[in-house]
Amino acid sequence: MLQLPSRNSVSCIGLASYQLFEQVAFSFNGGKDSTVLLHLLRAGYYLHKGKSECFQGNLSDSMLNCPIRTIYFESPSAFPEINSFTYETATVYNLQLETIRLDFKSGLEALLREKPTKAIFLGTRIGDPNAVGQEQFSPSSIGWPPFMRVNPILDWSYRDVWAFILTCKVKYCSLYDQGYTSIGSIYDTVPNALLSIVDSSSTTEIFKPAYMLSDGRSERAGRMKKLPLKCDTACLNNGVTNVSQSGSFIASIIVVGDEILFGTAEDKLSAVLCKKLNAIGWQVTRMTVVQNDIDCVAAQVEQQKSTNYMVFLLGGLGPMHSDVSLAGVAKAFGVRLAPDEEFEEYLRLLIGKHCTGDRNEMALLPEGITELMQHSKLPVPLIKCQNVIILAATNVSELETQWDCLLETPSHPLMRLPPFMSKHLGTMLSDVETAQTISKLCLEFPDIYIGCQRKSRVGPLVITFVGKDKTRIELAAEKLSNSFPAGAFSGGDCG
Ligand SMILES: Cc1cc2nc3c(=O)[nH]c(=O)nc-3n(C[C@H](O)[C@H](O)[C@H](O)COP(=O)(O)O)c2cc1C
Ligand SMILES: Nc1ncnc2c1ncn2[C@@H]1O[C@H](COP(=O)(O)OP(=O)(O)OP(=O)(O)O)[C@@H](O)[C@H]1O
Ligand SMILES: [Mg+2]
Repeated sequence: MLQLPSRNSVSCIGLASYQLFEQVAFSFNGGKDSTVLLHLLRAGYYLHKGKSECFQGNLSDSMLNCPIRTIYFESPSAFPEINSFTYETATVYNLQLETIRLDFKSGLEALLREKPTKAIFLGTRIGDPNAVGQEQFSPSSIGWPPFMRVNPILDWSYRDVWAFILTCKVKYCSLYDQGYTSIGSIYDTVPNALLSIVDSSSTTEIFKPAYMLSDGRSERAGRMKKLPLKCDTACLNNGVTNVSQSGSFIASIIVVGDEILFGTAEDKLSAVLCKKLNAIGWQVTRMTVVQNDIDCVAAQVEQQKSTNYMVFLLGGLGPMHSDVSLAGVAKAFGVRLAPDEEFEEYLRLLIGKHCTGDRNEMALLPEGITELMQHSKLPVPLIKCQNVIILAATNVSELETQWDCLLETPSHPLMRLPPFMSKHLGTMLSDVETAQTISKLCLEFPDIYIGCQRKSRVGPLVITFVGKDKTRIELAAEKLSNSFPAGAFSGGDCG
């Protein structure tokens, strides 16, 4: 008898569906995972409703039917085989199919406007990129219409899926017999090369069926990666998105921490990081503090990674990197978190038998985009995911060590440029007296940042000059001093 991977799959279905049958929907796309889910839903429906109908004599019908609301997002780039399998299956099992021809988010918004929908069943499994951070019951993400995502087969493996399909002898989409192991669109999916049969006599390439794939970790090998980053080395010099007008590389800092947002902890690290970046000539364009939440991190990383040359992520890492930051980065890049053997080895050496949790779980890193940057002074390597660097520092001294190591690693991802320098002048003149002259100075020195700041209402006004050319900074400061009576300004050297 077939062993279901988890009793949870069944209870998950029971819990979510049959009390609220009208307000739940099943998201079906003809893929293997949603095919498994369809038959679990049918079984659940039969157990809860069918039995009473059986007594009325219509056993065969009740066993076939599953009149659950079913949503299918049909796209022009779907494989014709997927489309036809979806429609045929809906007819065979009497599914109440609602075809939506919009993107997922807009489609769901329209759906929820039209019909109250509290929960949607999905065939998401833990290795899927979009499963990052999800549980069997996961509310939809922030920014999405509100419903509960129900993932009964979240913990099923690739092997479990095929064992179920083959043992129960249920029909599946024909593409899986042609070597496809996971199906996206016609533009980004090909048969899995690991199933290719070498046959010199044949001119066309032949593939074994999907269930022959021995290592489920390669399930998505036929799926091409999402579009590459806008911000990679190819656009290093385009000067539009990731290099500032003054020719500096631009970076942004994302701090993850509920404590900072509640005001119970202070963020000291990003100020230090700004100074470090300025000292190697980089300009920081934005510092953002986000909640300790995978979707919040993902949204911010997604936004920042394409408009900055480098993004630094601070905080949000639990003991040994197992927290939301890495999951957020994985989600932002549309990849899954996968065990990393090299990282696992570092953790093993570091914590050895003191580890109480699952070390493998701690060694989950964003798949295919992660570079480990090792340095002899670091107990575990720094993690870089394309142009996102995750700094695991918890205090200033750790940050300083990590920064020094980062600059010394062989792949040195941070190019050193002429540093930024600054000069400060103090005056007891009022803002009104100085404003016009400073505005004119800003126009005359577009390469120098000139800003004013007061520590208190009655204290001196401090004018700051920041730039990369010492002579220009001194000239701007001198011009300001010379515009007022001698002795009106006092200040230190440029440094
Ligand atoms: C019914 C349904 C609900 C979804 N809810 C969310 C959501 O709450 N948050 C989210 O980021 N994506 C959501 N998505 C999008 C999926 O995470 C994912 O992008 C989609 O299934 C495409 O996966 P693929 O890129 O592997 O083909 C939803 C998709 C569907 C069909
Ligand atoms: N176009 C779609 N319409 C309706 N539901 C969808 C659609 N795309 C994805 N889903 C939902 O998301 C789940 C996960 O998608 P995913 O592509 O990982 O699995 P699958 O399509 O069932 O199988 P495979 O991994 O072989 O492609 C699906 O099982 C389904 O519930
Ligand atoms: Mg699919």
